[in-house]
Amino acid sequence: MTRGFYIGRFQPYHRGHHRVIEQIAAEVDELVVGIGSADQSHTLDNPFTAGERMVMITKCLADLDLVTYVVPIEDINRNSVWVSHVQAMSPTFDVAYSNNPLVIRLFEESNIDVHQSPMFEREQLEGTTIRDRMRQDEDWRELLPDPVVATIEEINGITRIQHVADTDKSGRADPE
Ligand SMILES: Nc1ncnc2c1ncn2[C@@H]1O[C@H](COP(=O)(O)OP(=O)(O)OP(=O)(O)O)[C@@H](O)[C@H]1O
Ligand SMILES: NC(=O)c1ccc[n+]([C@@H]2O[C@H](COP(=O)(O)O)[C@@H](O)[C@H]2O)c1
Repeated sequence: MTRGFYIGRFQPYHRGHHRVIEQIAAEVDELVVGIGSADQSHTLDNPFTAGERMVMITKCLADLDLVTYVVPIEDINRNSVWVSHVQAMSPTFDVAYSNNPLVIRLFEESNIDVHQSPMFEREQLEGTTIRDRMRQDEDWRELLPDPVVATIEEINGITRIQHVADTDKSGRADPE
């Protein structure tokens, strides 16, 4: 039995992430999806809460033939002990999946095998680009799996992003 661990911020979970997980599903029996920066929300870079991201991801994974666990992982202020922190929060795993250079380094220094994945349609399947489109009222739905679109609509996510964008810029809440 092989269990993998895929970490990301998933702000939001998009079609690129889903293609990565579909590929991972061919390599492992079980997968832990770590929701990184779980303590962050309501900012331009991290608009969605850990709970909202759990809903998005859990609904997208429901149709896959794969046992999955979605685990929120808060940031901590010491990179040197981050892998231990992850291990304390997650079911044990045999291989980690990430393209993030710091994450790869930290896992490899702890002797954990890391696999990288190809980037799919990166010119548009990128969280930063998708959040920019949401902020500017441009098309974003086609870049996300349907359950993610539904979750964002349920929580009025676009209004939130546009509001925090104003707040982030001015450094204070919009007085209106
Ligand atoms: N289009 C994609 N194809 C394959 N892997 C991706 C794609 N987008 C992101 N990833 C990978 O998924 C993991 C989690 O990514 P993350 O949640 O940071 O998304 P992101 O699209 O890079 O968002 P942001 O722009 O907010 O950093 C990272 O290892 C990242 O390299
Ligand atoms: N010291 C820490 O808390 C630490 C170190 C490395 C990665 N992380 C987190 O792991 C996640 C990595 O995901 P991304 O590849 O999406 O950036 C992020 O949420 C990042 O904050 C945290």
